[in-house]
Amino acid sequence: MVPPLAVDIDGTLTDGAGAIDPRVFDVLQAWASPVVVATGKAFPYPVALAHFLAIERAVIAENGGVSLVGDDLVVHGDRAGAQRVADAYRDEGYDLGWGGVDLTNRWRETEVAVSRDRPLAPLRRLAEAEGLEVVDTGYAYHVKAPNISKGRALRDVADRLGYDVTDFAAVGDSRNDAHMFEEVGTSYAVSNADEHALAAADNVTEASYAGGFVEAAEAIAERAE
Ligand SMILES: O=C(O)COP(=O)(O)O
Ligand SMILES: [Mg+2]
Repeated sequence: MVPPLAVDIDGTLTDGAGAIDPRVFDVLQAWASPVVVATGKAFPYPVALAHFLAIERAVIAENGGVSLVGDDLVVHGDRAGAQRVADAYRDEGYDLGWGGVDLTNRWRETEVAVSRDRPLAPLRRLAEAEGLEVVDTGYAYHVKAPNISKGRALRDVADRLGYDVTDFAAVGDSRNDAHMFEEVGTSYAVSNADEHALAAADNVTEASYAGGFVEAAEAIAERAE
């Protein structure tokens, strides 16, 4: 039996332009054990992905801030501190960089994300003053509590699914996946991964982006035979 799988979205199921690569659909739908979609994106994104793949709902959103297994929703924190940081950042004359309709933060419950083309130094200073950290995923700067991570949430989700976290295999591409890689039994960084994910992963694929995910999934399935 294949192990349960935790998979990142951006940079792992997508191509270099950010589109979901259709090759991943068959792999995720055919996976014979639970699949946990674990992302830095706000909660509706992985829920929608699971919905339109018609796979069981097991998701981690907001870098571990929110998780859902079936009908069991857990919010592992709140947004108040990150919102104060965002407000202070705006007061200093910066905007979050998402344009007029901020869909990046609209449904975000436990953190605030800032566009990577915005100044990082004042954001870090304001976050530190709130006891928060700024995590650069390569897709956004996330202002979040340091004790929240995809790894910690996966421990919780694994338990709710009736597994130990070490039963899982995980595939990802960036520093927000590194804690998850440390928790699971087997981890794969896709070849486009950042230095943090590469250093934390047990294995690195030859292919990049979704091609790397497909390669990792095949390797995980082969090892389970
Ligand atoms: O939201 C981000 O910044 C990155 O999202 P990801 O965790 O799915 O790669
Ligand atoms: Mg990613």
